[in-house]
Amino acid sequence: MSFAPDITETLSRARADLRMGVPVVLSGAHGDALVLAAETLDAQRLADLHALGGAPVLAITARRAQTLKAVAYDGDTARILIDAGANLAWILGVADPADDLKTPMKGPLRAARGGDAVLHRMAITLAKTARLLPAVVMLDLPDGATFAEQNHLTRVDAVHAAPVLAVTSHLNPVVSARLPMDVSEAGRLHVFRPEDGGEEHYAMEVGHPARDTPALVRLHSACFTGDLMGSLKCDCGPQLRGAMAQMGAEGAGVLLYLNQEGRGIGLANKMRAYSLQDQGFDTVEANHRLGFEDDERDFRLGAEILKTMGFTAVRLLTNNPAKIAMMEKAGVRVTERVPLKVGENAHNQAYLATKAAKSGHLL
Ligand SMILES: Nc1nc2c(ncn2[C@@H]2O[C@H](COP(=O)(O)OP(=O)(O)OP(=O)(O)O)[C@@H](O)[C@H]2O)c(=O)[nH]1
Ligand SMILES: [Zn+2]
Repeated sequence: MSFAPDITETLSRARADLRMGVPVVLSGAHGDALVLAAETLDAQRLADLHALGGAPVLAITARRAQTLKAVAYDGDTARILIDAGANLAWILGVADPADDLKTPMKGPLRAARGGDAVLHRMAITLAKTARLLPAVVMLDLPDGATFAEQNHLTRVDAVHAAPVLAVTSHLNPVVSARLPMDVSEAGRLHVFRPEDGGEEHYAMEVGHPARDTPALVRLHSACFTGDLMGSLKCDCGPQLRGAMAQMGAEGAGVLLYLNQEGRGIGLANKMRAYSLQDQGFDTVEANHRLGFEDDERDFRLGAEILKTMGFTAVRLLTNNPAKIAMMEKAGVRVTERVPLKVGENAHNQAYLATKAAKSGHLL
C-alpha cells in the first residue's frame, strides 16, 4: 500500500511549486537538474543558486530566442548561459519581453551547445502548463534525489513524466444540474474535472440535443476580457452570445466552455501579449515574442467531453479550420461548419485580419 502521489499528481505539485517560486528537481535518464521558473524567481533564491556553483542556464523557447537573437542549438529550445554576475533584472529581461523595445540589448547572449535539452524542454512545458512565462532557470545536480530530499523539494521522474505530458489528462464528469437561461429554459450545465488537477471545463447543454444526429456545437475558449468585460479587442463576447442564441433558436445544442484563456497561455500572459500589441505587434507576433506558439490550445479535451456526453458527430460553429481538423483527429466527425461571424468593430478589425492571414481563419 502507498499513499504516495503518482506521476500525474507529482507533476501537478511541481506546477504549483513553480507558480509559488519553489524549485523542483527533474530526474532524467542522463542526469538531474534543479528548476526554477524565471517569472517567480526572487533575489534570495538566485543568490542561493549562484552559491551552489556550477553553470546555471536560462532555458527559453526558440521563439523567444529568435527575438533576442540568441542561437537555439537545441531546435525548439535554447539554453542561455547565466554569468556569475547575472542579477534578477537580467534574468527577467531575457524571460519577459515587456521592456524589449526600451532596453533592446541584453546580450550578446551565449547559448550552451553540449549535452541535450530533454529536461530543459520538459521544464518549459511545465512552466507553460502552469501558465507562467516559458522561461526556466536550471542547474545540473550531481544527485537530484538527495538534493530534493534534503530541501523538501518535489522531484519529477522525467522518464515517467514524458508520456503523461504528451497526452491530455482524462476528464471526469463531476456534476450536472438544470440551468434555465434566457436563450432556453431547458439548460443543463455539466462540470468536468481533469485528473491532473488542472482547470475544470464546462459543457452547457441547451435543450435536449439528440445523440444520434449531428448536434450544433460550439467549442468556446475562455476570454475573461471579451466574455465578461465587453472587450472590443476580440470577437469572443459576441461569438459566445451568438452561439448561445443560435442554439436557443434551434432548440438544442452544446456549448463547451473550455478554460483555455488567451489561446491557452492564461490571462496574465494574454495581458502581456496585449501590452506588446500596444507597442505595435500583432496577436501572433506578440505570442512569439513571449516565447509561445500562436496557439497553445489543445482541443482534444473538447472532443473527449463530447464523446463522454455521447456525441460522435457535430455541426461545428467556428471560423477556425484547426478546430475542425483537431476534432476529426480526436474522433468526432464534423458534418458541417456553421460560420460564426459576429462582433467585428473598429478595435478588432486588425486582430481578425491577422487571424485570417496568419492562422488560416475563414472570413
Ligand atoms: N494570446 C492571445 N489570446 C487571445 C487574444 N485575443 C483573444 N485571445 C484568446 O483567443 C481565444 C479565442 O478563442 P475562440 O474564439 O474560441 O477561437 P478561435 O480560434 O478564434 O476560433 P473561432 O472563434 O471558433 O472561429 C480565447 O481564449 C481568447 O482569450 C490575443 O490577442 N492573444
Ligand atoms: Zn477574446
